Amino acid sequence: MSTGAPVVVHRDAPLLARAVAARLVTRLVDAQASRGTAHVVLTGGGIGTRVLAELAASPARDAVDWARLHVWWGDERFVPADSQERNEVGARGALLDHVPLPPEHVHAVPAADGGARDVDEAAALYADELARHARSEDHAPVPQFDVLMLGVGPDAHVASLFPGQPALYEQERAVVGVRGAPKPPPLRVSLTLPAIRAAREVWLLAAGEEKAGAVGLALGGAGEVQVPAAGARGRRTLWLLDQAAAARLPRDLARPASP
Ligand SMILES: O=C(O)[C@H](O)[C@@H](O)[C@H](O)[C@H](O)COP(=O)(O)O
Repeated sequence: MSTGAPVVVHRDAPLLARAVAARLVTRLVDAQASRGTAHVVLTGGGIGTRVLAELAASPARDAVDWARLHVWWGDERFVPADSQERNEVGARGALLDHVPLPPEHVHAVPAADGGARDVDEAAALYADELARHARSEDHAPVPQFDVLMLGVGPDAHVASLFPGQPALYEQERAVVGVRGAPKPPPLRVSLTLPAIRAAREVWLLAAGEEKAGAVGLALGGAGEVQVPAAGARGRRTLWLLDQAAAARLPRDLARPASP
């Protein structure tokens, strides 16, 4: 059984990152044209950061009205604000510090030295911030995310939702504190599956052969508790892969981006 989500395969990781950056410009421009303000959710990880660097280097970035963009994160490591481990620090270096984004539109998860005593308080503060930007007509505790990007771990984790962990069972809250994450650092804050599912578009990004097993299982219809990526979907879901990450897909599932 497959999930039916479209899969696009690019030759390698650099091409994947460039193509996702181009796709992101298009989606943000379209969202701003139809709704005025756009909301994007960023991911940490190698490919997620590379997408931002490609966007920063692309002349097409001027097509985005940065003053009407809000930036969020799918997860964050609970470490000090200036730690290189923070997804926010990586995103600032790759893109956010190089574009005219209003500082109040960059919605970072509270850091370990930034007013939250622990991961639960950081999660609650982030949930409040999300709720402040939610539209009442959506009846959702989060803003209308136009694009929510997620890297996929070799164990099929997405955001900081790791296989078998309690956060995967969360049905009420939009954000949870995570303790004991198997990938360091152990303390994290993550959107939950219901919050991810409120997005208009969820893009799952994966490059490299070490992701092939996870991608194959997720797209083969595995359960979300053992394979969290299988539970990550939006109103529209798109898998954006390089050839190595797509190596264990059924042949009919992968649509090459170019001949
Ligand atoms: O906090 C984290 O650990 C990341 O946000 C994580 O979810 C990442 O996106 C994946 O592990 C894929 O990372 P790579 O693209 O580096 O493999």
